[in-house]
Amino acid sequence: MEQSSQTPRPAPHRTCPRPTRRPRRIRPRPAPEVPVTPSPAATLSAPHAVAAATAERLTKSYGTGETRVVALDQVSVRFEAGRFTAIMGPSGSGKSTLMHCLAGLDSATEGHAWIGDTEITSLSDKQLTKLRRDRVGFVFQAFNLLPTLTAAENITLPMDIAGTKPDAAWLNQVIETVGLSGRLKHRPNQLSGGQQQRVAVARALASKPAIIFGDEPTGNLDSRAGAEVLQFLRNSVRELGQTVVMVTHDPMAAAYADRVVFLADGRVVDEMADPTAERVLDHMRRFEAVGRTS
Ligand SMILES: Nc1ncnc2c1ncn2[C@@H]1O[C@H](COP(=O)(O)OP(=O)(O)OP(=O)(O)O)[C@@H](O)[C@H]1O
Repeated sequence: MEQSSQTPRPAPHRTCPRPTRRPRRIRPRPAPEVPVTPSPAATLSAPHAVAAATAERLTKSYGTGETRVVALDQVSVRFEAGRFTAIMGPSGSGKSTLMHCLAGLDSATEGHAWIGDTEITSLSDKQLTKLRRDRVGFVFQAFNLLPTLTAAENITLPMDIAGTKPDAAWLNQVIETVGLSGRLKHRPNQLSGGQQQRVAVARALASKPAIIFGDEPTGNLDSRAGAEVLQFLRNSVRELGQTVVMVTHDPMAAAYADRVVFLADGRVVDEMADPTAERVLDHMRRFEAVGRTS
């Protein structure tokens, strides 16, 4: 590397005393202290990273008395901005409930959830609707595209409904990233399942949301189409700086993520950084073995 020819600038010489300033009032930021007790989630997360979504002692129960089911039991976890996280765990462990409570699709019984710095557990229904529209993208197992609209129209539909204009440069970048440039005029029935899900991914990305939640986004796809969609989600994180949180049962899908958070019985029980399919599978096998013996 070339050395700079510039000489270092000397420190400014003060000739007069510094004027006395009123001390600046530092307003406490209502940022969540998460997790309150150090958990595996805290130890693997970069300490300085910005959280795109946070849960603090989030509890969700259904029913009362003998029929009460605790779907989430004091879950504290943070999802950093610009990262791809998979949520895994056995059926009924609370994956979808956690995602729904974090995305403002369902309300928690106790505890707190944030999208960025906004505490969503204290918002009204109207405020939640606006937050979901403006700051959250969703990709579900079913593609949920409107059959009468073209791919391009489906992608911009949420923004058209909201009356906002898409950022053209961003939209082009999204469409290129998900590889849809040649398919924009096609209607859903003229597209393969994988292409339809890529339209759904582009639709989720179009408004530059703070975070995208995916609930088994490749659950309805064959392995090749699933791999394509996962690669596009991966690219959206790497190339567009998006944040993605995805619920999956599939170790191959989880391997596309930067981190896997494992749930069991409504609690975060472990996590893994830089997962590979083999390590995730191994972890699941060991976990099942422990579950059988306990
Ligand atoms: N609306 C509801 N009413 C009653 N119980 C519910 C409701 N929704 C979820 N549950 C229960 O909460 C628990 C967690 O459910 P959740 O759907 O979050 O699990 P999951 O890990 O996503 O499961 P799966 O992998 O099978 O989709 C389960 O015991 C489930 O039966």
